[in-house]
Amino acid sequence: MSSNKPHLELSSVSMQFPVKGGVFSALEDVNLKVTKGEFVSLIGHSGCGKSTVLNIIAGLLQASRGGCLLDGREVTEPGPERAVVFQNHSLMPWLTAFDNVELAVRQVFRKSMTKQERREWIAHNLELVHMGHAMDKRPDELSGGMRQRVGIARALAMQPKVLLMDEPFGALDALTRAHLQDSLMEIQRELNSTVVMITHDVDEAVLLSDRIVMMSNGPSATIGEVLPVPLERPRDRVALAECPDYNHCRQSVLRFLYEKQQKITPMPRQGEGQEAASGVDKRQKVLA
Ligand SMILES: Nc1ncnc2c1ncn2[C@@H]1O[C@H](COP(=O)(O)OP(=O)(O)OP(=O)(O)O)[C@@H](O)[C@H]1O
Repeated sequence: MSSNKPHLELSSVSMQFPVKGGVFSALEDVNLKVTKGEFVSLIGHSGCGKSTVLNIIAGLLQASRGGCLLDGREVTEPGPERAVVFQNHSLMPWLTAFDNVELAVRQVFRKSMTKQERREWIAHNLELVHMGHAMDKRPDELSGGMRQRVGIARALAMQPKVLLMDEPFGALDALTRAHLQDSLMEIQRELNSTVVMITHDVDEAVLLSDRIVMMSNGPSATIGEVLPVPLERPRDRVALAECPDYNHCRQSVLRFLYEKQQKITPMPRQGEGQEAASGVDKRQKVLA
């Protein structure tokens, strides 16, 4: 369970990207505090800036204004204390599952663990995601869900302070996705991990999160609303389907996304093609 101590903090974060003929304001004044052990989801329409927020926390992008603090220290570059799991597994295709995890483990624990300790630690993390039986297989010998499990094992094996997940289950079929969501809830409960996860899936957000951070549409996107999810853990997806609190949370997110923040797409000028539609065009239409 989470404590009240601030752990990860985004303060007054703005992000501007240089584009042809000027700058594009992707984020404006994003403020967020995440406590240790908390599971936070970021949700919002495509292009609103979720990955930009995650990349700033990961240290892959530097905010134009404001910044990110982890345990009071400013994040200025990527580091193993902030492991990222992407939508596509990003495993080395020529290495086995074991060796893929080993690569990350060696980077972090080369000095503090013996070779034998590292072997046991790698096996333990692969067991956590139920991949102990396939440690010696290469990515092309694994299913999509199994590859994603290895990616999660690799991230967990680095013992990160924060686990950052960018639509980790987005490319998986519904059943595999459900199995992995259950595994993630189990692991998070066991390790008390702090997780920031991007998702487009409202049910996934409600099932997994302690809080759901809903982002407004860009340009100059920011946090629109933050919804606490007051559901007891462990959570059971079947039982939750009939739970009034679960359905209330679902409806709040759906209302935000489809009533308060309808998806807007730029409207091309008369006589111009698709390329005229830029994210900074003021004339926009709301999709019905
Ligand atoms: N390097 C860049 N240069 C210019 N514009 C960028 C750059 N990176 C992102 N953007 C713009 O910033 C906005 C936010 O992008 P971002 O990828 O963070 O959105 P997102 O919410 O993660 O989208 P999706 O859900 O589709 O993955 C978009 O309008 C995007 O076009």
